Amino acid sequence: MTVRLGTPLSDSAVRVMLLGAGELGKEVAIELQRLGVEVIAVDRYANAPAMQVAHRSHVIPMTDPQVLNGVILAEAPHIIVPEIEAIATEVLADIEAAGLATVIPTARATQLTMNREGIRRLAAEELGLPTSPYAFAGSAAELAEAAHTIGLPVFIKPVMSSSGKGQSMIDAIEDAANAWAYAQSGGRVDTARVIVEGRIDFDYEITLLTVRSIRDGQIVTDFCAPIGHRQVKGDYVESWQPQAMSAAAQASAQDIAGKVTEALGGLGVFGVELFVKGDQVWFSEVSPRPHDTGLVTLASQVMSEFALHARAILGLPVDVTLREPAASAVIYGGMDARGIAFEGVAEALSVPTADLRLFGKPEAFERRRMGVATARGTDTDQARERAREAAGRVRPVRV
Ligand SMILES: Nc1ncnc2c1ncn2[C@@H]1O[C@H](COP(=O)(O)OP(=O)(O)OP(=O)(O)O)[C@@H](O)[C@H]1O
Ligand SMILES: NCC(=O)N[C@@H]1O[C@H](COP(=O)([O-])[O-])[C@@H](O)[C@H]1O
Ligand SMILES: [Mg+2]
Repeated sequence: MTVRLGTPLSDSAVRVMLLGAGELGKEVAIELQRLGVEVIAVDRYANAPAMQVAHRSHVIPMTDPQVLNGVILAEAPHIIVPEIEAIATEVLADIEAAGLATVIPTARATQLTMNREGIRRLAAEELGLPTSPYAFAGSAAELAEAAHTIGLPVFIKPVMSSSGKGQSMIDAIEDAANAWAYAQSGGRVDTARVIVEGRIDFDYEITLLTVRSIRDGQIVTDFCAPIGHRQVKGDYVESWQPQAMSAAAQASAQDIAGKVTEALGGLGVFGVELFVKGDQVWFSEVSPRPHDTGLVTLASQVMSEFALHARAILGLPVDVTLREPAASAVIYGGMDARGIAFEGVAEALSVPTADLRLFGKPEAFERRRMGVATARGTDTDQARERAREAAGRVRPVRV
């Protein structure tokens, strides 16, 4: 199949609809725009980051099947790119089955990964990949029982959530009720169900960006260099690339990522999250799309994960070459306020090799990611120091 790109806003346009228009979608939108793709951004709130660079946008509750279906039919995109988990994915399955659009990577993959139960059962029970011990619970009592069976400490996460929302770790059974209540308040969708996971005592954790693209008419899988990252309260605060790994651990990581992405199918970037201890590797979860920790690739790779995603979903070849060690550090809102300003930007950008992305989210929250600093270095230690320094110099302020 030959790929043909067109002219936006004309009959020849290739139209891509982003379902979710956050910071990751914004970078994908920019890459698509560079290739003359017509971009339609959709999210639950107005002026979301990707909406600010898209040709058009729609503000809808994306978990409402009828509303979502209506927007897709009205816009008739060629390609639909889910950017967030909280979507009425059954609609995507119908659209795909009717041959109305290509869903990235596939409708089934978005269904399996939007719910921790779907992807965990696929990985552990069907593919036989190593994971933490786990159970699912639908009440505080079931949670306590699961924690008892698995053995403390355990992580509790809403089955539909991301960026650590509603996630907690308990090391006493008495805390089960609190963990249950916290999970109910923090999920992106009310499902009243949680996964309970035994803790993996890892040395470090990585995201293995895995790209499925078409080269010479064949679907091929490429692995980016591993990305190391540090998480606080289930949310990433810094990442770096490459993460040093033993040859055996790297081979095992690629084996796991290859299997899980093959099972999900389709085209595009996947962020495969893995825990590593010595030569041992556990599968944690996978995003069927660019990953937040992969923001580092804006500085480290020849093609960022966003450029890789844009190219791969259009059926174009990709290049996953690492250019230089680099790191990213998150800038949080640090307050609850609308229309905040940022000071210290010049100081931040005077850190050698530093760069910034300020996402333009209309409303800040204390722990909402509002921007990121990246930096390169002779090694990841230097890059991390620079990225942290640059991020720390940016001061969100109320106006
Ligand atoms: N079973 C576990 N053992 C040890 N650490 C864990 C476990 N589960 C989660 N964590 C820690 O919490 C972090 C966040 O967990 P997880 O990735 O499941 O949450 P998330 O809400 O999906 O986050 P994101 O959407 O940002 O990927 C992990 O990266 C890891 O640091
Ligand atoms: N770990 C998943 C992740 O980082 N997703 C990114 O965060 C946005 C939501 O941010 P918000 O919660 O601040 O609106 C999503 O739209 C996506 O870009
Ligand atoms: Mg994760």
